[in-house]
Amino acid sequence: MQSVVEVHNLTKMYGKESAVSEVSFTLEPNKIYGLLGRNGAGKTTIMHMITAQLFPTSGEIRVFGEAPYENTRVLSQACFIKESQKYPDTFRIADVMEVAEACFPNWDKAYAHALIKEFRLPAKRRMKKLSRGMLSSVGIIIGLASRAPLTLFDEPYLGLDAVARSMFYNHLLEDYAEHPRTIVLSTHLIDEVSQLLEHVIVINEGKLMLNEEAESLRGRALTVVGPASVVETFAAGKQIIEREAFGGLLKATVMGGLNETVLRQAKALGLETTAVSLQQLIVHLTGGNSERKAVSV
Ligand SMILES: Nc1ncnc2c1ncn2[C@@H]1O[C@H](COP(=O)(O)OP(=O)(O)OP(=O)(O)O)[C@@H](O)[C@H]1O
Repeated sequence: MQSVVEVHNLTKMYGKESAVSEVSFTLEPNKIYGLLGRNGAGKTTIMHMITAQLFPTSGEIRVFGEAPYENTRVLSQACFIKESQKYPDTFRIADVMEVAEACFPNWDKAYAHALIKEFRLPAKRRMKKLSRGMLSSVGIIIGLASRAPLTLFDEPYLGLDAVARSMFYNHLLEDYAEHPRTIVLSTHLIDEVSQLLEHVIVINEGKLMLNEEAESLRGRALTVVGPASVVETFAAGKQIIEREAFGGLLKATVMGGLNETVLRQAKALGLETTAVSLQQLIVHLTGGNSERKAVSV
């Protein structure tokens, strides 16, 4: 099946500073991706380039097999929801929905109306009078109802309360099950979305750091706690990405090859083990101290 997005050696320079540096990855059809990384890592810049809102300095981008620039065939299939979306001053929610309907061939009007009700949005209120959370809800509704084969959400829920965020996740999963498409979620709330993600791409300081199935990442690291000498025995030859000593005890998070054998080894040594969440893992990997930097991913 043809890839939805292919980027190859994608680079964006701002003067002498590189925001994105030689990044290559592929997005497949009908998958939910997490595009993750710390502030300023380059995620938004990458999404702007994929959706033809920014030219790369060098490198190649193919979206549905074609260059996206001034390509309405491609761009009508892509919906990019960003946190800082601007709307004309006179627009009401209903006007925004009308424009979205005209832009996206798969637009589901009935679904958009149902979501407006569920998110309790005042359809006739002007956009400039909406609260921060309401503006985010409008973006989320457009992203969902567009049913675009490539939908990108860039930190879409500024100001949204936990109830509304949970509504968003539930709708995303339900609607994705009925209408599979490629979804990219860029967020710092990794724990909240980790169960939604099928594949994870981590960008760190403009470079691709990790490009892996979420399932395989979930088994990538383990935290063990026990007497320091026993933990050292267990961790020998393994990559330690974090260690914390307290009293005679040591807590160590180790990477790589976690399987039944490793778990049995920890158990036989009497060590307490806990799984490392996707968020913890990514915090470790992008955290920046010398031990973490040594980790190869
Ligand atoms: N127009 C611009 N001019 C100069 N530098 C820019 C411009 N836009 C972005 N940058 C820089 O490019 C880098 C990447 O920014 P980008 O917005 O892509 O990061 P991000 O990963 O989306 O961050 P966040 O999670 O904070 O949204 C940052 O160092 C940022 O300061």
